Amino acid sequence: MRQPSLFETPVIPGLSYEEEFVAPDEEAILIAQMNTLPLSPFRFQGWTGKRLTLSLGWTYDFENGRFGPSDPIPSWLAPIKARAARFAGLADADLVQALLIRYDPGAGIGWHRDRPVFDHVVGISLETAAALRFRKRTATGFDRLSIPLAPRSVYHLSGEARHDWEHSIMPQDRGRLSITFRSLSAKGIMLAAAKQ
Ligand SMILES: O=C(O)CCC(=O)C(=O)O
Ligand SMILES: [Fe+2]
Repeated sequence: MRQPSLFETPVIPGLSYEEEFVAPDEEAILIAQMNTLPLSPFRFQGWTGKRLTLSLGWTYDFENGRFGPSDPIPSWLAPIKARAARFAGLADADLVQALLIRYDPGAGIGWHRDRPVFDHVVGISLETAAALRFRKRTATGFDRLSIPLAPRSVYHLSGEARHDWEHSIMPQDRGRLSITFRSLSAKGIMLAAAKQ
């Protein structure tokens, strides 16, 4: 069954979400392909995270702040990338980065906004459900909300959801995989042009 979009009017401007974006047999293939790649522990200022990542197309190194080209996005990701672009109202060619993440049990991702070299974020969830939490500072604390990320769902962050809110995922008991595609911001495009 194809679920309608979770919300007709987005809970936060710039946030959209849809279930059943990936078919079960396609999910199995994506998981098998991801398992063949050398994902490595995320590193940040000498601290090693529990989640394993691989950046393709372009990479932002959190260890040294360097942004540059990476191995190309493999052809097995091409069909899902094209559909992710369509879901987000973007051209396929705009999505120049693919970040593959494996969250093993106990791994999550802390509060952050994605790096300013990137613009749109389109994320696909595989294997198990999680909650994507959002918060935005107010005069007295935080506005907060959370959306479910079903396995095989897609979300798109742009505008306010992308720029004004932080997001995070709590550590879970069961593993989850995600594939996020990103476009470059004006700043990213400028930096990329200098590196090509
Ligand atoms: O796993 C996800 O869907 C979110 C990943 C994320 O927020 C990030 O890599 O910036
Ligand atoms: Fe993020």
